[in-house]
Amino acid sequence: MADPVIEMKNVTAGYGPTHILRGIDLAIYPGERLAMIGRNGAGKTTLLGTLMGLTRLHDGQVQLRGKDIGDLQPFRRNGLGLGLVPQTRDIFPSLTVEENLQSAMRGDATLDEAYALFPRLKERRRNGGMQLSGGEQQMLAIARTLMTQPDVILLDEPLEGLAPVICEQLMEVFENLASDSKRSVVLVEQHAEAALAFATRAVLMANGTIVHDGPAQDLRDDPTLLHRHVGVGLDV
Ligand SMILES: Nc1ncnc2c1ncn2[C@@H]1O[C@H](COP(=O)(O)OP(=O)(O)OP(=O)(O)O)[C@@H](O)[C@H]1O
Repeated sequence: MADPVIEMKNVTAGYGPTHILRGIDLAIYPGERLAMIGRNGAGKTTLLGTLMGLTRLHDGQVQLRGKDIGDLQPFRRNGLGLGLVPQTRDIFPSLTVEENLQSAMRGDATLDEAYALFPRLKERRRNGGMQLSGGEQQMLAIARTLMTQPDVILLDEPLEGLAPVICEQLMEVFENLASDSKRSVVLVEQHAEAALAFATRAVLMANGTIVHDGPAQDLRDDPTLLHRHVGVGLDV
């Protein structure tokens, strides 16, 4: 197996002095499709924030391609290939779609790539961020992160609050992103069914710890495993 692109080793992390994550060991491999599932407050967002440098690392190591990144600022981690699509979307409401994309561009990223993935954004390119629907805002948030050319993309509950038809479109986009065998896609979701349909591997979290890590197929075959580990069903 290839070396992991991301490794968390015995990580304790949280906000200020508070410890939220405890004893996290996690390796993510190039090209992997990982689902991260757990109840509200389980620590999923905190784990993504710890990878990005948005929370305080109290103990343990965070490595990217074998190098310690635990002391690096979020923008440096982003420059090294880690991209987060935050739950809050964080688009600029006063800028147009195109300006939002341009402000995130790195390297040889092009608007055409974003518009090929999201034709809807091309139609809306002169509209302000504030004028977009929830689904369009999520598309823009994803496209903005892609403009930074990440090879690990972290998606924090991207389907939350969106209509089923938009969720289906976004799942197709995630399939498309994951078809690049060098890119790893981490999908944090409350919609366990959608996440497991996408993923090859599933990490289940509860109370700031990883309580299960294994093939997504095992959870698809036996949904009681999900319930047993994190107290959620497939239809949450
Ligand atoms: N900025 C913060 N300051 C202090 N505590 C926080 C902060 N953000 C989250 N927490 C706490 O950290 C714990 C884990 O929250 P986190 O957001 O990581 O969970 P989650 O699994 O992503 O859940 P959700 O689905 O609700 O986003 C919760 O107890 C939450 O109250």
